[in-house]
Amino acid sequence: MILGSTGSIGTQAVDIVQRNPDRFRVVGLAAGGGRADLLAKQAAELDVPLVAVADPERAADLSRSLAEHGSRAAVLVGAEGVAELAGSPCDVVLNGITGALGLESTLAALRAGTTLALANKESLIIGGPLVRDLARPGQIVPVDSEHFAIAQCFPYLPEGQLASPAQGHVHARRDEVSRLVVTASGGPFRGRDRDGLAGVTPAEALDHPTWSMGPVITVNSATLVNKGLEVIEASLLFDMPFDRIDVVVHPQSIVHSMVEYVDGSTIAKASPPSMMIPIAYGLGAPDRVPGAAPGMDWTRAQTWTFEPLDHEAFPAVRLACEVGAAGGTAPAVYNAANEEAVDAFLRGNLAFPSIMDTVSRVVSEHRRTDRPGGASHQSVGLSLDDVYAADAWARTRARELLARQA
Ligand SMILES: NC(=O)C1=CN([C@@H]2O[C@H](COP(=O)(O)OP(=O)(O)OC[C@H]3O[C@@H](n4cnc5c(N)ncnc54)[C@H](OP(=O)(O)O)[C@@H]3O)[C@@H](O)[C@H]2O)C=CC1
Ligand SMILES: CC(=O)[C@@H](O)[C@H](O)COP(=O)(O)O
Ligand SMILES: [Mn+2]
Repeated sequence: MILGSTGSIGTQAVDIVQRNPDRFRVVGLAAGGGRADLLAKQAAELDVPLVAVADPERAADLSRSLAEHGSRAAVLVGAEGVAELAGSPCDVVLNGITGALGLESTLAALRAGTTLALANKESLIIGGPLVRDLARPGQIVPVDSEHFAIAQCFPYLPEGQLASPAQGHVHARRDEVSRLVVTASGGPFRGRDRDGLAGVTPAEALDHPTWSMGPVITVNSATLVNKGLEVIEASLLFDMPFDRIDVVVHPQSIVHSMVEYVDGSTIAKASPPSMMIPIAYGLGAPDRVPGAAPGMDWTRAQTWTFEPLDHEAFPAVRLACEVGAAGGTAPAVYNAANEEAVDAFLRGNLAFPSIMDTVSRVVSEHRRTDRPGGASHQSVGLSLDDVYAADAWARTRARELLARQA
């Protein structure tokens, strides 16, 4: 199954499948509905029996387009339809939906016992302990480039770790790992101070220096919220406390993350910045897909640089570590407030620095309220309803704050 098949992750996944017809067969596609014709074209080309569209208002358009493209795929409709598709029998579900809306599908795939190739980091972050309780060790294959990289450098699979180790290697000595080092490109505004961020436009924020991605994650890269989310994601996937996860800025995006060991060794994973590699691995794990993307050209002189993150100009990572360590519904609040603020920024209704101001304010107000959930990664007293209630509260509060600034 490919969920979010019309997006950046989804279209690359379709491309990998089309280049490897003997290796992969797609049995279901899902998307929001905004690009119904593309979804129908994919369904026809891949001869997919089942398609889901989240927006019920786009269902009629989708059915018409399917007929025009000669596809006889059955159509599931609404958020329930997407989750039903995600829970249907298959070998692998690739979750390439964007945002918190991906949670139901992540849970449905895990409940069905299916291997989950996870690009939709938000579902893991907001569902945190609930996802951890549901997933068996190794059931999740990380597709996010940093977590895919860590899995390549971290061949351990103890209880409590969700991410599948690369190539099925399993080693007993997990206590040999001292730290995870997550790399960040620094985004298009690397090197600017807070004043230098005041007037930046959506077009500038969408101009990522090294990756071509969907709009939300691209803005999140510019604010470093993406890196904040990724630190929480790393902590959940690899069962690592926040004080043993570092972020380092690496503008070339060639070293995709690293694992440091107790003897002073650091193992890094390098490749040109292409999501084709982690997506192909997510679809084919534990096998690698030959020719997924061109590798490094080691005949060419090149320089890789690493620099510390400026936490004053980009406070997103520090705040993410706080909400991640607090656990419970705090990560859902951070994410929901950010999704609302990014939407306002992209519509031209919010200044760029106000994205993080809004997230910080909503998170701090949430801290003053009672919330279920114990320490980081524990699901004590936390239910899915709590997560959705926190998500809804944070969106409402963020919208109130945003309306004052419009
Ligand atoms: N792009 C990248 O390189 C990377 C992305 N990721 C993560 O992967 C996820 C997807 O990102 P990206 O591909 O960039 O995003 P895009 O915005 O490019 O694509 C999002 C996809 O999700 C679909 N969608 C939206 N709402 C729903 C819904 N309710 N149900 C089903 N499908 C829905 C969209 O459909 P429609 O076309 O109808 O809108 C579209 O197919 C995000 O979580 C992101 O953080 C992680 C690492 C790298
Ligand atoms: C490709 C990928 O995994 C993105 O999440 C990427 O990491 C974004 O780049 P930043 O390092 O700028 O956030
Ligand atoms: Mn990433």
